[in-house]
Amino acid sequence: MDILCLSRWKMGVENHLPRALYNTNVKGFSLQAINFTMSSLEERLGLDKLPSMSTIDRIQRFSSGACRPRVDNLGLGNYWIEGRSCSTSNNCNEDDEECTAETFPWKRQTRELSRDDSCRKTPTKGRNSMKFGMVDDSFSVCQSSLKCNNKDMKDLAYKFLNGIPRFVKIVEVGPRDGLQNENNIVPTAVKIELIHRLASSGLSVIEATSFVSPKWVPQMADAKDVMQAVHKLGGVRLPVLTPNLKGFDAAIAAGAREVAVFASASESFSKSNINCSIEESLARYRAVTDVAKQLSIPVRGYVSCVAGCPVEGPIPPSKVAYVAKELHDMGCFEISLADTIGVGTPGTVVPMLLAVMAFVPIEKLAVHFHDTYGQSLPNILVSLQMGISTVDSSVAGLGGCPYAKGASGNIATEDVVYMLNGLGVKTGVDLGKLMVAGDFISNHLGRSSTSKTAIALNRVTADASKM
Ligand SMILES: CC(C)(COP(=O)([O-])OP(=O)([O-])OC[C@H]1O[C@@H](n2cnc3c(N)ncnc32)[C@H](O)[C@@H]1OP(=O)([O-])[O-])[C@@H](O)C(=O)NCCC(=O)NCCSC(=O)C[C@@](C)(O)CC(=O)[O-]
Repeated sequence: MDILCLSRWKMGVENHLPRALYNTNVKGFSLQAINFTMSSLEERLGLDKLPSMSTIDRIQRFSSGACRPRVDNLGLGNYWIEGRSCSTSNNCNEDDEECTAETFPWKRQTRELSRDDSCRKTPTKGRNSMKFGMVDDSFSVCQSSLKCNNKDMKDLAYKFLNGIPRFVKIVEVGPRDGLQNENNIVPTAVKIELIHRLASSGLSVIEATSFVSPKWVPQMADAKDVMQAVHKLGGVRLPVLTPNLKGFDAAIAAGAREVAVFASASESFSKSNINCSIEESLARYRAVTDVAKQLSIPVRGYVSCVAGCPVEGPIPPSKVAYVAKELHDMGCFEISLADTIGVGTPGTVVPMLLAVMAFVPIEKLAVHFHDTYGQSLPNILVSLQMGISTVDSSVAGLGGCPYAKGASGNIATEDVVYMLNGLGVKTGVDLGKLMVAGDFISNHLGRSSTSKTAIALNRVTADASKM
């Protein structure tokens, strides 16, 4: 990254950090954290191979000592920001002013809101619009009682909404991540029906299954049957997990046309999940991506434990950046950053994303949050504000990793769609049909959905039917 590009990166990121973060002075944060961790990890992780660590050093000058986080707390949600007393008059905000005129390289993906647009009227969607979280005129920030011509109000709306993409691609991981952790084997026919229902809700990417060792994950032992039954579904991409060439070959033979490899930013988790070190896994994945390239099969890459590991605790952003960069360099078209145990908060997710964005273009990044601490939606929101436009989620909030004890399911797709509807962001997903798919699998599993949206809307419907 050259200096000009770096400067644009810094300006752009700052422009896209929400005002709330400036006010808590997160802005100077990560760069010191990144630098700190880089030096201690460079040798062991081969970070000397990264493009110019001095880049990170240069970024550090933007970091204000008064505003940095405590590095020792980075990663497990208990993230106290030093210098909270930093007020609007401190140098963080001076930098903010200085940066607002700069062009953000990834901005073309975002809504390019003009200051006047920020108060535009959102089209009314009819009687059900609020029911499904849509922005409704009566609740719009532009309602007359809030004085649409008030400049401060417009500026505020602009600052919060400007970075958010107009369209978000949702990667539905329920049939794989959602079901892999179930104690009772879910019948193949139920998995197939679930995939059909999800596809009919408008989801364009559904992770269908995984070609892993059935000894390690018995729930996915029917991967071949599932894939053979759904691979001809039209209008939807159906990636599958492949931990090695054996899995890749089996997936292709069963009709898969897109695969995903899954590495970890935590050495301990890599060992417990796929029985090898980070470096060994990357070597395996290079073999997979090499063959995939020859067959024109797109490969997605996951990085697990981006905010914390069940064994190692906080994971430094530099480690995440390293693994993400390696996956990107070997040809993964998209890198999904996974908070496997759901410990991240916006305070830790932003520094992690900044570290990764220094090496992987933002349009190639996705976020994947487990909702253990209820932080997924705020984490997704800040990710969107930083320009990310691909979000993984799981219908009915199913899920958890068999090798990350205590981790809860992914953020529910229904909740993500509800929030995005409310932000006026398009997803192509019909929330009503999605809820039908969620009800279907929840009924089969004999338990309630963990989606707050599904619970609330089902209650509203039930109450309405009594009237
Ligand atoms: C990677 C291995 C295979 C290494 O497992 P290993 O035991 O080291 O492998 P091995 O090469 O020694 O082989 C052992 C046996 O597995 C077989 N084998 C070997 N490979 C395959 C394969 N692809 N498909 C089917 N069978 C396979 C192989 O043939 C052999 O069979 P045996 O001779 O004993 O009968 C194993 O550790 C494994 O399958 N791990 C997968 C674990 C897993 O699926 N975890 C959950 C998904 S990751 C996740 O959830 C995180 C994510 C993506 O959602 C993001 C996040 O939230 O963090």
